[in-house]
Amino acid sequence: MLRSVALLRRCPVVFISDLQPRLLQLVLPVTLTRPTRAMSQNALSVQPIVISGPSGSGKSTLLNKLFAEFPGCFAFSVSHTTRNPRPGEVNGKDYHFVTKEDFVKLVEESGFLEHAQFSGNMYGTSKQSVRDISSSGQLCVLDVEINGVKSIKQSDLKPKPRFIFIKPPSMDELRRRLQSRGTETEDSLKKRLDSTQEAMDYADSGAYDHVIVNNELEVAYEHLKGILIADIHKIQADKLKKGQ
Ligand SMILES: Nc1ncnc2c1ncn2[C@@H]1O[C@H](COP(=O)(O)OP(=O)(O)OP(=O)(O)O)[C@@H](O)[C@H]1O
Repeated sequence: MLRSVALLRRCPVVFISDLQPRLLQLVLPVTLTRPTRAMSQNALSVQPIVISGPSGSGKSTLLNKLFAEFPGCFAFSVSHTTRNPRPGEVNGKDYHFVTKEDFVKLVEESGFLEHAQFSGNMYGTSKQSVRDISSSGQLCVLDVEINGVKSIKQSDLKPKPRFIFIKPPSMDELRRRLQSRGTETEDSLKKRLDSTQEAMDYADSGAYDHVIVNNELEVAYEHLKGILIADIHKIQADKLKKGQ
């Protein structure tokens, strides 16, 4: 019986149409109304969002506005790293601090959505850390650069994330914003601008579900909010139900 129920879930049309009416009565309530394992584990099934865009395009600015307007609805996943904790950093909150051996083991087990090496240390986003946020009833936000986007696209993450690209209005404006942010040296500014064209070309190839041009901040923000508003309402309703 259990086997046939499982088969029915995979190809209901073929099997249901072949069933006798009496058998249908017995089977349908089980197959169509009982939640699947995935549904019961995470009744609130919202898609994680992957935000990407050139450095200085305004990702943090837009996300900060979103987090401020909808507190408790969004969360970044906690990354893994092999670097040592800095004073004040908390394991499991700022990062999952792991040994190189443990990191490599997780890579071999395909546990990462994306991972990369920076100045001798490894960093990665595990699939589990994204699931942890989804099952806590929040929408997981992944702010990643182009290679991260490509890796996540190849992964089997469920539910499939939505990919959003934040596009600067022009290269000149991007340079101006990065300069006025006051965080860059001439050298780091050049590096950031150099990598911009590749990111823009990738976006132009249709890699993203949504492209938001961040010219007027309020307009760009409304665009982002419009994309996410149905999920925000779902999350808020779920919180209300749980009395949070
Ligand atoms: N629409 C906008 N109009 C004018 N300035 C903006 C706008 N959006 C963002 N900025 C400014 O541009 C600068 C870069 O924005 P922000 O730091 O959010 O970019 P980012 O994409 O998060 O960059 P990075 O990837 O380097 O962290 C900031 O100083 C921010 O205040």
